[in-house]
Amino acid sequence: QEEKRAHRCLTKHLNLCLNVDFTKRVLKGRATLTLEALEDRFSVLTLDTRDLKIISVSANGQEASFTLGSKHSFKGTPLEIRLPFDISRGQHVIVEVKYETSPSATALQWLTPEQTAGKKYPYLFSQCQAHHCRSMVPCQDSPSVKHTYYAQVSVPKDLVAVMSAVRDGHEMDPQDSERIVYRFRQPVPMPSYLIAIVAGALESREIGPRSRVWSEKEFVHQAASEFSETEQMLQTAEKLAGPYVWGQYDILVLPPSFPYGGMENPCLTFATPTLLCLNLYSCLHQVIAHEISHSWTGNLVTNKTWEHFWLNEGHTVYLERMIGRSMESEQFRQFKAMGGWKDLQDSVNTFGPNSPLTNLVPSLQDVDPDDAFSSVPYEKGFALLYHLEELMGGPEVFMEFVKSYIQMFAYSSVTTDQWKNYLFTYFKDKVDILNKVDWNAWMYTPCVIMYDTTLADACIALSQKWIKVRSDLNGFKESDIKTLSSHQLIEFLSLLLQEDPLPLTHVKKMQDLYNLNSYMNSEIRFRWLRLCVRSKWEEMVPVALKMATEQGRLKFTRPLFREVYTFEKYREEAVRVFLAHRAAMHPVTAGLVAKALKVEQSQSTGV
Ligand SMILES: CC/C=C\C/C=C\C[C@@H](O)/C=C/C=C/C=C\[C@@H](O)CCCC(=O)O
Ligand SMILES: [Zn+2]
Repeated sequence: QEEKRAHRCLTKHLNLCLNVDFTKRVLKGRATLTLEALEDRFSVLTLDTRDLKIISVSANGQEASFTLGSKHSFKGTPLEIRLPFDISRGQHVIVEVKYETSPSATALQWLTPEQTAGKKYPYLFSQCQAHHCRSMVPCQDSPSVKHTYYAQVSVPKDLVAVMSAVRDGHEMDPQDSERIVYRFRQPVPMPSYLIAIVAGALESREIGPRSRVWSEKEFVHQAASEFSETEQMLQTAEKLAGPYVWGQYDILVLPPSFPYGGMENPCLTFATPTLLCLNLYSCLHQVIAHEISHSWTGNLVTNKTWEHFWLNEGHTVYLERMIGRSMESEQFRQFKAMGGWKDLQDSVNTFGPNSPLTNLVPSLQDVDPDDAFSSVPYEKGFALLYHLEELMGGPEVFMEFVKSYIQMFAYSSVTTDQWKNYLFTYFKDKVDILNKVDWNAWMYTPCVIMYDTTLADACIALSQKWIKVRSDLNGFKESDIKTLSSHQLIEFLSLLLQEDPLPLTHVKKMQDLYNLNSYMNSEIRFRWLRLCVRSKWEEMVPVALKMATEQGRLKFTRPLFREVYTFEKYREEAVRVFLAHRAAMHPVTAGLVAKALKVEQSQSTGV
């Protein structure tokens, strides 16, 4: 794997100059990298690329020869560049690559005007984690390499470009008066997977002294009210983890096909529109607390390779829940931890309990990180940190360690061993206790943890009542769920999903009493629809497939498709609907759903 290859040079800075061509669906321009040699007589360097058309390469202004190696299924094609001179260790070279992306670049989704809310202008967005930046920029596409970046992006004049950087003005494109060039500056060194770009008919609104929300104009108002607590969350996070170093913290609400709940792009969190609850049952703010937390864990202290992804995600979930603890209560934190434990069990069940992908530090030799992605690094990572918190003296004591770890490794990339060594150094007076931790079990087997169940008790009681009842459903009332918060309703449905399917009569009765069909909160709706399909409620199959296709968040779309696929009678329907929508789906989502439904890459729609 490229991360394991000893680097012979390191990128220090990247300057991007890109033209967004919506007609050809390509980015065209140049990437200029400032590289530092780590060895003497340095003259050959390798950059990661995927489906890029390389037009020319120069080094310090002189033409350089280059060759493209053979293509790997997900790692892409190495670009070997031969400098026309040697440099010594510590010296720098400026390498400029002129290139064009492919219309099928895996980092990019190009949307037609019809796929946007405004229906008038096209839209482009990127998602680079883990290995996709190389399909957008020739680079050292490894989380172990950190560099600053500047960019200039030319877009048609009706559109706006934003990036994971500080905005640095815009002006008419000197090459074309129908276009505008937007400039960006990212002065904090960061890994390539955090480079992000969006171009669309965007508007924004201020929501705090260092924050704006961005989206198509149809959602700006709603997004501004939904994310109005952002500054309070940032301040809470700073009290816990130290100063926020990225300057601006904006949130961009993307179109529905964005595959993730959120992505921690520096200065500009990307968020799914499924977080907008139409203010009916608002509750999904922990995604923003999560992305804010990444400003410290992930973006400032980064996993050295994707095998150590739990360092990014486990610490981020820990910090996210500490923000929840400060802003809500300790019970709320415990309750969220219980929900997370259930997500972990789901992932373990999906992979199989003995799958190496359930390890906290899995081997990713020849494994596509997109296939390995699950709740394991998030929730097993959190559970380990929570376990250590209990052993080391509680949340305040352990949070001080996390803060110190962040300070120690800020601006660098770390491995699990470095984290563990620092843990033992920090708690030097408690090494005896740390030595009793079954590190091997934590790293290589699922473990059991008990959290405070105060807020879960009502959910457990109601779900047990539904699970145990035979035929007399008269004991259930409309008011059963009246006192449950939306968080608790989610927990109630999650508990039912862990059991054998309920009889169809039960699920229909639940609808009669609780009217769960009317809930627009995406987390509730998703679980409810799975429950209905699992109980073979045929009328709910199209409703589930509608949710699977009208938004594209992987967390919802893939399990909904899987659920319908498991319902034998509707298996073909699941495949048919997928094939009909595949072309409009995000490339990563389409690829992963195809695998889940056992659809060949070449299989056509047949419609
Ligand atoms: C062990 C796995 C190693 C590396 C995986 C890294 C990246 C995988 C790739 O598929 C990208 C994931 C991006 C995730 C972004 C945000 C998540 O926090 C979203 C979680 C699900 C959701 O809320 O929708
Ligand atoms: Zn995360």
